[in-house]
Amino acid sequence: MSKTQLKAFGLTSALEEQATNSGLALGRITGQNRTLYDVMTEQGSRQASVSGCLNNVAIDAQDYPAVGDWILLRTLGSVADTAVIERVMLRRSLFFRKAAGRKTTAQIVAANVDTIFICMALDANYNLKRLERYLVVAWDSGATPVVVLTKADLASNLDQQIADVAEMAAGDNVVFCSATDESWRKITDYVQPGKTVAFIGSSGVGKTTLINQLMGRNVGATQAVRGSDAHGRHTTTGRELLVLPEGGLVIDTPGMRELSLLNGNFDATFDDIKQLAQQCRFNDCTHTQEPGCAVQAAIQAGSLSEDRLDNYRALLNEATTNQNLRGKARENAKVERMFGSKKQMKAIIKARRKNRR
Ligand SMILES: Nc1nc2c(ncn2[C@@H]2O[C@H](COP(=O)(O)OP(=O)(O)OP(=O)(O)O)[C@@H](O)[C@H]2O)c(=O)[nH]1
Ligand SMILES: [Zn+2]
Repeated sequence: MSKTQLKAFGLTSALEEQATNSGLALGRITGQNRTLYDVMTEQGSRQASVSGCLNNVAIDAQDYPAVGDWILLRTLGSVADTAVIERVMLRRSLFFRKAAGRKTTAQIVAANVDTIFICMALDANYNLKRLERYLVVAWDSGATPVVVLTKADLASNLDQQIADVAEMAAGDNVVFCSATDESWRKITDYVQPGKTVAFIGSSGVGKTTLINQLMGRNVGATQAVRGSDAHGRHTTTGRELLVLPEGGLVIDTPGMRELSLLNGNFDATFDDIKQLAQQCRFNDCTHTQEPGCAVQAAIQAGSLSEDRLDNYRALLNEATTNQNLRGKARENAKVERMFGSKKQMKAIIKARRKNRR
């Protein structure tokens, strides 16, 4: 492994520049197993854990390295030793969601991705509302989404489904394919040396199958889907960054049961509603019953579906609510780190004021 070989992992001169004079080695995270990371460096692949310094400044999951991240690490004596990750480099893109359950923290799905393949199967998995949800997050990540409709061989109404997706994801790239014939090769149009693609989507939609096709061999186990509801069984457990034989990098992500929003790019995903809203009579129009509402007029005229507006509202509401909760949680975590607790912080501030007098 050398600097040139690290370029195959997407190393740019900008990253190299940031690393010079740090006295640390550059690397890219290729895998993660709890607190232990697989990192590709100039010296080859090594295992690394997070340093105490990074631990001290990290507030939640988003501040820790994730698969796809470029990091600076302190390498110890031999390659067999566990290296120490000192810093996470600025991310070019970040796909994250709200952690499952009641937590309001972020969970990183993949970092520094150029193209996100949003995979949706054309069997019972097919759901336009869910696709809108994925698009909102993907457009906010900084990567470019491509909608990949999988299992075309199982589609009940292929032409209609493709037309509906094309209408919903107007302007976005949409491909449909099947792993049972050569149509999967369409996705290779988006694969380039030094660039990273990530596969995301529900469990069982065929992400690993497509990656195996790209790799030309089996890299991950795939498992048959339960018949009745087309739900997969979560066969991909870890995240992995792989180098494709023809160049280019790919990140497999475990199938998601749900993609809860913390963030979203609504303008990019709902450009039609944004355009309409600009024509409403009132700037603060809520598009419910105001006179001169262009959004409601479009619904009356049949050029905008009520379902789409409803989903837009629901997603926006979810993102705003979770973002507020998360902001508060981060703020509390910061206070606890600095002062021990909110109570102690107040006591310290009070004491300082007293001293000043
Ligand atoms: N009919 C048909 N079956 C497919 C196609 N692609 C994948 N499958 C099957 O669907 C099942 C699930 O495929 P996987 O590739 O494991 O799905 P995944 O998205 O990686 O699933 P997770 O790892 O759980 O996220 C397997 O039995 C595959 O053989 C396709 O194009 N057509
Ligand atoms: Zn309006």
